[in-house]
Amino acid sequence: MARYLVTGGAGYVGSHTVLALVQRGDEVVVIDDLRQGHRGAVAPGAELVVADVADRRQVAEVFAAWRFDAVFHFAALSLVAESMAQPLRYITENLSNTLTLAEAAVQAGCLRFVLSSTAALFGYPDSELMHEGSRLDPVSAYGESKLMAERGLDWADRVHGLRSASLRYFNAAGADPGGRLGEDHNPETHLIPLAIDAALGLGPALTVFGTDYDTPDGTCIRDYVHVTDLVDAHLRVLDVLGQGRSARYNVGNGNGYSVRQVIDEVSRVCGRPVPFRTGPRRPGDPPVLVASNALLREETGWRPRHSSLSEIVRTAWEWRVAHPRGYRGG
Ligand SMILES: NC(=O)c1ccc[n+]([C@@H]2O[C@H](COP(=O)([O-])OP(=O)(O)OC[C@H]3O[C@@H](n4cnc5c(N)ncnc54)[C@H](O)[C@@H]3O)[C@@H](O)[C@H]2O)c1
Ligand SMILES: O=c1ccn([C@@H]2O[C@H](COP(=O)(O)OP(=O)(O)O[C@H]3O[C@H](CO)[C@H](O)[C@H](O)[C@H]3O)[C@@H](O)[C@H]2O)c(=O)[nH]1
Repeated sequence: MARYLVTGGAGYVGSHTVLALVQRGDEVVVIDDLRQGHRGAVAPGAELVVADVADRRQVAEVFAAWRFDAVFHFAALSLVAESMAQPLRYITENLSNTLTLAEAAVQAGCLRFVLSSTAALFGYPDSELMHEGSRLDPVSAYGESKLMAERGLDWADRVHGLRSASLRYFNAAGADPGGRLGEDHNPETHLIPLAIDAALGLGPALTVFGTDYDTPDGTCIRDYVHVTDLVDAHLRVLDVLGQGRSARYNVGNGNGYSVRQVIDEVSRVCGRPVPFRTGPRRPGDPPVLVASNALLREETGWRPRHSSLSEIVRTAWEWRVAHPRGYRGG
């Protein structure tokens, strides 16, 4: 049995990861200040420490109280649009919290670290699929903050031997197929849950951000990856870290869907139209982000098991129908 520290484990991707770890019999300690997360999203059996990752004293106390085999660092500011209004806050907070945590891990002798990184560090695509070696040129402060965090971890590897895996998620979506967990942000900004809420009448009509991109239907194209497949990538990279090396992997399906295609799929799966209007572009949005996942497949054996957009939407829809008030509704 292993023991893991999971920051942001009460949030969307973090809570799905905690559940998977607990289910396979691992011990989990979560640090989350619940600014976005939910107590009810933390799987029974995991220990929740309500604290800010920026609080060095509390982080040190956690490392003193438990010995960890690895750290999963999900806690971050993560909204592209917000980062364009508050770039300095995003860069400061995401970089310094990653380094605070990495430093505490090194001091405690825990030399395995998994970072939630992002496709947003690529910026405008220089090829059809983004490879790990594609040009890094973020067009949002959020992407820049994660790129800096990755670079900080490189130095922790070189100098302190902290092995890290930076997982560059494309667009996390969907919900636990067992119906136990889902996506519940306040405010919600992600396309699929907003389209579902619009269809259900739980939220306003969707606004499509930009219809004049250089894409076949003029709307942005993204690679939506099921949250359960993302979790699987986290578990697999532990083996890479165990081999004593650091790595960076893209985590996406390798298929791109436009905003209009997502709206159509949500309407189809839900059996209801998605009310929407068109609006201007959202600052910080590249037109196309689609992953090459070849490296992750090759080096870890990862395969997406829920890769169809209809399954991604269906699991998100089922959770929302069962939890129209999110975790507040129990
Ligand atoms: N959701 C996506 O599509 C996506 C894509 C790429 C990368 N990511 C990255 O994955 C990670 C998780 O994303 P998510 O969608 O699950 O986000 P989320 O907001 O649902 O979860 C983040 C959790 O971290 C907690 N948190 C934030 N700052 C904290 C702090 N300083 N101290 C303690 N707790 C803190 C929040 O309360 C929340 O529970 C983030 O690092 C994000 O940048 C997400
Ligand atoms: O109301 C909305 C919301 C979104 N969109 C569009 O839908 C697409 C997806 O937007 P999301 O907000 O769902 O996701 P992002 O692509 O902005 O960002 C997500 O994926 C990124 C990497 O691709 C980051 O890592 C980020 O953390 C994560 O939220 C974008 O083209 C966006 O412009 C709309 O048209 N209307």
